Amino acid sequence: MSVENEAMETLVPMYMTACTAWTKYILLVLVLTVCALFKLRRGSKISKRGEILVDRLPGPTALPILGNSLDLRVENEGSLYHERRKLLNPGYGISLIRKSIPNINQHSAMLVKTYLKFAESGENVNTYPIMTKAAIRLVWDSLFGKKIADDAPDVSNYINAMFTSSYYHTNRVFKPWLRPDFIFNMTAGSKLAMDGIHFVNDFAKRSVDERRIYWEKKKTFSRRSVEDVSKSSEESENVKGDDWECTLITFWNNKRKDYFQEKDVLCEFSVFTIGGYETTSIALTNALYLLATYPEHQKKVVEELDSIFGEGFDPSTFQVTMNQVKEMKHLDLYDGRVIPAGVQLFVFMYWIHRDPKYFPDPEAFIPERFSKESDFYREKAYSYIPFSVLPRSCIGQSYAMVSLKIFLAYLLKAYEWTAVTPRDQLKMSFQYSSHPKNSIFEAET
Ligand code: HEM
Repeated sequence: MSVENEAMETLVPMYMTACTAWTKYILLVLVLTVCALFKLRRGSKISKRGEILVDRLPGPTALPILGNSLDLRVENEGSLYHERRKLLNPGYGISLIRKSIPNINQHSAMLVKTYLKFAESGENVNTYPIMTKAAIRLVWDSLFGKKIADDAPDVSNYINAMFTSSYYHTNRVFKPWLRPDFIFNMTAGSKLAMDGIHFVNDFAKRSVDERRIYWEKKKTFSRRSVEDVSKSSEESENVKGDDWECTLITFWNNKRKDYFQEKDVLCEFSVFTIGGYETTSIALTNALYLLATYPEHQKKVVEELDSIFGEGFDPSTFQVTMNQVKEMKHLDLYDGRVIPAGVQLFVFMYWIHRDPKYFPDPEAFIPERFSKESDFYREKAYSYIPFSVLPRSCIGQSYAMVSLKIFLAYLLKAYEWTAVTPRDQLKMSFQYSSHPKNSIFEAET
């Protein structure tokens, strides 16, 4: 006899003695429905092995039937999302990276130039705002062919709009009384957040229209199918110029209008922009901050860079190739985790990455624990998931790693970095991502 049936047999007689015939009937139906739903929920989506794996995963207790749905209200976008992701995936592998290398080099060189005035004057510098601008310009340029000057108002307006809306939305998580929409909508923060979202949406519309007009003039995108683009990306490393605006070509491809309608194109423009720049600039700032705080590690990385590129740094000739990126072992990260199908999880990365069970002395900067030779890498690698895992994980993961390594190679070859803010005074702002607030540095030539 199954556990559910046993439960039913003991429950039903207990309640029946006190009830009228009519309520007995309702109760019986209710109990049977609950049991059937409980069995259905456990049985239909997840295998027995899956259930065991789920139970081992850390996280809030799931209620029978409701699971964690009261904690999270996640909309199921269904197969449309998967179909779109399938179409986009081929454009975000090694082909995009190879074609983006000159772009990433160019943006890294511009970043080095931005820091020169601080290095020459000895003035301290708060790096995060600078990294944010560099990262957003790289994403627009590489993924959408949109070149935009560092001091163009759109750059800082976009970053401010995102910062403001992310700030006020995340604020609701910490202030439960703001969670009901009718209360939040009455606050000044709600208006500022909406203004930010409108700016981001208007910007997507302007940018996509601008590229559409450009492509319509060239008349090339309409002749190429998604399959052609993916094939040519895999076969050739030499697809030059705007031909490799994979994301937008995929969006606009005539055969795929069913998957990418106007609103979807605009939405993906924003998802790629936000997913690409915030994360990259935060990772870049934090990596540089840790290297600047621990000079012995900075020295190790610079020694490795010297062994790859030779000593010294000449900005007019310095260029990083894909093979050289692979040689930069000290600047590598690792990720990965297996979760059974059919499960909805809220992954709180900040705490997972600070769990002493997996990261002894979690606040200590020990980059060696991520090396392939370490015990951590062999035994506990699934506790480190900065790019998330499974189909909904970061599509730009490889691209991000390459761009981070090239940015850092330039910055570390060009300057010696010293952190001015001590670690115990470092502040973070928890928003969609956790932003560094006061990572102040000194850069020396
Ligand atoms: C260090 C840099 C980066 C980190 C740590 C990072 C991390 C992540 C994570 C954790 C997710 C999953 C979010 C979720 O659970 O829904 C994600 C999704 C995503 N990322 Fe990244 N990301 C980085 C860089 C990039 C870059 C450079 C791009 C653009 C090429 C990008 C594009 C995206 C997109 C489009 C998604 C949504 C994927 C989907 O829902 O199918 N990311 N990223």
